[in-house]
Amino acid sequence: MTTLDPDTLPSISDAATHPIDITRRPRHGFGATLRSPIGIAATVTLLTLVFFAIFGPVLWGETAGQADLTKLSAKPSAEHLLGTDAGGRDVLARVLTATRLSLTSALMATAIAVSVGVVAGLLPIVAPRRIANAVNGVIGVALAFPALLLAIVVSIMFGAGLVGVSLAIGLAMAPSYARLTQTLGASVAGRDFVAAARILGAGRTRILVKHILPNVRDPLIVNASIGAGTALVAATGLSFLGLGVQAPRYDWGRMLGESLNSIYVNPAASLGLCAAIVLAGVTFALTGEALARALGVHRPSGRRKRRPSSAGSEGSAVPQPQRVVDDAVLSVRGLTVQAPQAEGWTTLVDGVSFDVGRGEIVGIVGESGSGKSLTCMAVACLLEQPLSVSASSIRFDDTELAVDGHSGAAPRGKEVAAQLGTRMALVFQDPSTSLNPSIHVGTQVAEIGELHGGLSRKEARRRAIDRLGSVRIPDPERRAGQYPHEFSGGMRQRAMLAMGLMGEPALIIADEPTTALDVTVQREVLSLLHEVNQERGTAVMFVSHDISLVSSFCTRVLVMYRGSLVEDLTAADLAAGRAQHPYTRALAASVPHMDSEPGSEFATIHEGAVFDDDPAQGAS
Ligand SMILES: Nc1ncnc2c1ncn2[C@@H]1O[C@H](COP(=O)(O)OP(=O)(O)OP(=O)(O)O)[C@@H](O)[C@H]1O
Repeated sequence: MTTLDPDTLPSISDAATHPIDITRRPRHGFGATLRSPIGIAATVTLLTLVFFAIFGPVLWGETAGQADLTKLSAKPSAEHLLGTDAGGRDVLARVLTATRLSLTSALMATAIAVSVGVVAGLLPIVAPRRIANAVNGVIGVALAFPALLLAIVVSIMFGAGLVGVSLAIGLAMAPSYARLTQTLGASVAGRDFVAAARILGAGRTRILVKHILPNVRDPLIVNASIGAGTALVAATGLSFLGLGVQAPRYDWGRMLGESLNSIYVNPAASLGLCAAIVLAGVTFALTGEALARALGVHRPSGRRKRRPSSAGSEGSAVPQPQRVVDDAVLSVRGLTVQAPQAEGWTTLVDGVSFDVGRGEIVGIVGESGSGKSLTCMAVACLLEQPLSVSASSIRFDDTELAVDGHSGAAPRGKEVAAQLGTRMALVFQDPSTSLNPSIHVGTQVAEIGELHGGLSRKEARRRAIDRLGSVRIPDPERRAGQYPHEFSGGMRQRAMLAMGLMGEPALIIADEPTTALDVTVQREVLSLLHEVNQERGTAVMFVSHDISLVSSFCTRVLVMYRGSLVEDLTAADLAAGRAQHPYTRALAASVPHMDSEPGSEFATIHEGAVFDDDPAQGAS
């Protein structure tokens, strides 16, 4: 029997761990995918493979069985395109005939792997804790065990043959599908709609069937499709070793093992078999890619949708803001953020232009979804593909951040990265997700000092403790050694601010920093921001839904509506009811007052009234 180094065999342990991000991307649908190049390639190759699997044994089975003892291991000829094997049989006919058995073992193995993996992966969600722990333990141990060895052991246990090899590979691949299912399931289980279902009293099984399974299904289908290619290669490997289908049946693996004996006499036979295996593998990969595209499951690929033309394209006039500030720390011109859709691009932020003066506190208000956060993230160069960010100019602290009219998280020079790291600080809305839960707060705060401040680890830690103290975190030395979960929400926000203060920030972007906090803590965070602004002259961009808070805390207010900046006015004008734009007036009028009649309805902004001539109609 041919011997083979197991290390050279394909790895089946990671069959289900292809780099699939479960984040949803736009679904292209099956129709559009079938018309795309990848859809066409997948369809053609898959149909070809299916044709040979179904009709191969019927059309070429007889020829494949006929032995010509005068032509043993013959080279390719017009009669035998890939030559003959050691028994004088036509290699091409046998390759085509073997398609059915080779694919059958790969598909059976994949079906076993996915079924066992999904059940094992989801069981811990519904089973009692002890069983769940036991299942998790078994999955962990199985994952740690070399998958190929597991497959060989299982195939010896079940005996050589089609069923044995399928079971062996299926069971060897199952742990990775179980882990994938667990990961996907856990990410769904943490979402708000599952929490809402729990609150409504839905049982575990119902949550599993109704909420979790439908959300993990598509990535699993895509993974299974690609994993089938790995199963095929693994089944071929086991057959090659003599553990797969037995004579008189044959598959590509067995044939490959036999052809090696005459590889110097007729190399075409081995090459033909390898080509068949590679083509089948590529077919599964293409099918997976096409399914990912159709179902909207993200698989990183080299090709990206062509970005829409930049805002800074030649000939277009530079858009001017409603108010130009002389000494601006931030000047944004024509900022546009777009997201890809199945058909074209949708504009989420539409040509926004504004200035933030040095030391100024500028508020951004607008209803949910108006583009406030995207504007801030774009300014901080934090938006990533597939979003497209373009701008004529984003000038921060005398550095141009828009390159060739485009901005975003594109790799940029070290200097610009250091500039952003030390001169711009960010405080996000949700204090529970802003800090890495597995790293001490002090280490996280200190990191920026080491990274961009050129400080040693010790110096950075000392400065981090100092900054934690300066944002009024009591006992900062002890607190620096704690994890984020040991901090309250307000303390986490202050730690974020301390992180920003490790450098000398010229601008703090605070995106709804107080929304998740109670009123008292809210006041503390605001007074801290105010203090930093007053003492260090740091400008603040303060995002909020709360128009009354913004008019009291900020000096100037930018009003956003459906991705556009509709008004730029002073906080004093806003507070005194001197807003010009109907939407701003409607927004101001929708704020409930203490002197409102008890029992009266809250004012709401209704769609059509926003651009009416009569501002009084804006709020009703
Ligand atoms: N990564 C993304 N891909 C596609 N669309 C997005 C993305 N991020 C945000 N959006 C959409 O862009 C619009 C603006 O989002 P943004 O988060 O800026 O709103 P917002 O004004 O900050 O709202 P909120 O006050 O609720 O946080 C929304 O319709 C949102 O659904």
